[in-house]
Amino acid sequence: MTLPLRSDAPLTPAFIGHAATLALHDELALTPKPGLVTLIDRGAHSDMDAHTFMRSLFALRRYFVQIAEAGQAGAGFPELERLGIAAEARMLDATRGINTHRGAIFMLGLLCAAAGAVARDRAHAMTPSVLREAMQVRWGDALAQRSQRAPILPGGIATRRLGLRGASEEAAMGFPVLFRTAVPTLARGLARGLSPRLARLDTLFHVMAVLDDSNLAHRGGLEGLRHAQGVAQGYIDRGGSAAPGGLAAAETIANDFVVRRLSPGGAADTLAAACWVMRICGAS
Ligand SMILES: CC(C)(COP(=O)(O)OP(=O)(O)OC[C@H]1O[C@@H](n2cnc3c(N)ncnc32)[C@H](O[C@H]2O[C@H](COP(=O)(O)OP(=O)(O)OP(=O)(O)O)[C@@H](O)[C@H]2O)[C@@H]1O)[C@@H](O)C(=O)NCCC(=O)NCCS
Ligand SMILES: Nc1ncnc2[nH]cnc12
Repeated sequence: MTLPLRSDAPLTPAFIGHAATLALHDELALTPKPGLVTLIDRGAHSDMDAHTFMRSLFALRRYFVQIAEAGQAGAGFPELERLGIAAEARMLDATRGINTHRGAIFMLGLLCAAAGAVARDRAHAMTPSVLREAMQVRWGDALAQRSQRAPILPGGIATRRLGLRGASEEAAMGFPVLFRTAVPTLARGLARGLSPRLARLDTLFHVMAVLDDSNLAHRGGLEGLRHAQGVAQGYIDRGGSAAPGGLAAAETIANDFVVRRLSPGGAADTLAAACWVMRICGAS
């Protein structure tokens, strides 16, 4: 898929990194969202709200620029990982120990590094497929090796136990859900004239329907994950956000997720990453 290159976009590490912060804000500001924190509610979370996310975003804003700079400078995987681990520590410091953006630090961090590398080469326009290839060519082997390590966090442990594909495996495969589902859905929605809000909501549901989200697996087991995937597919089958009553149906689903304590944190990160791709490769 080819998206138009922004003619006015200065593809510097600063631009790439700031686009990541803005994309995370795009995701946070979207409402209604099933089980996830928004600017006006906590979803299924008792320990965090929009303030927690804003503090985390503030703490991470330099990281996304730094990792784009590292990609531009030709850094190897250990350097990216070092930056990611330091950013995680800053996030936990800013949120007093609450995990707001661990997945985004990993996923958007890698993508910013890939964008930095593409911008340096200047051989290609910045498109989703060029970005994906840049990531796989440079760090694919390291990501594949990394995905073999034993997980130590609850989400990763749950996905491994259930034989699912967690964040590490998605990365090792070049983020197929991001590039084959999220970006095309968001681009199509905007191209057919949906508002950014409705296009993002549809994208979130499309991602939820197919992603092995480790947060859902950790909190709700396989049953919770399959419930969320089925509900998301049903929403899409009924016409999504632009169907009559589409927003009201999304609110009903949001309430159901709160009752069940389900939160699709991995799908939220994938939506943010798709918003970032649109900001980098096309109109936001
Ligand atoms: C590689 C790591 C990211 C850890 O890997 P692990 O194997 O443990 O991976 P996962 O648990 O599968 O995923 C980690 C986070 O990624 C998001 N995510 C979940 N599923 C997927 C998926 N299928 N594909 C992509 N991304 C996915 C998710 O993050 C989001 O949810 C978090 C909020 O969750 P919350 O509900 O609060 O849950 P908990 O904190 O577990 O608490 P409870 O309240 O439920 O008890 C939030 O972080 C979102 O971002 C997964 O959590 C990694 O940790 C690592 O190695 N990091 C350092 C290296 C690095 O960052 N490098 C960067 C450049 S290389
Ligand atoms: N808005 C959100 N609420 C809860 N967890 C998340 N992980 C990423 N974005 C999130």
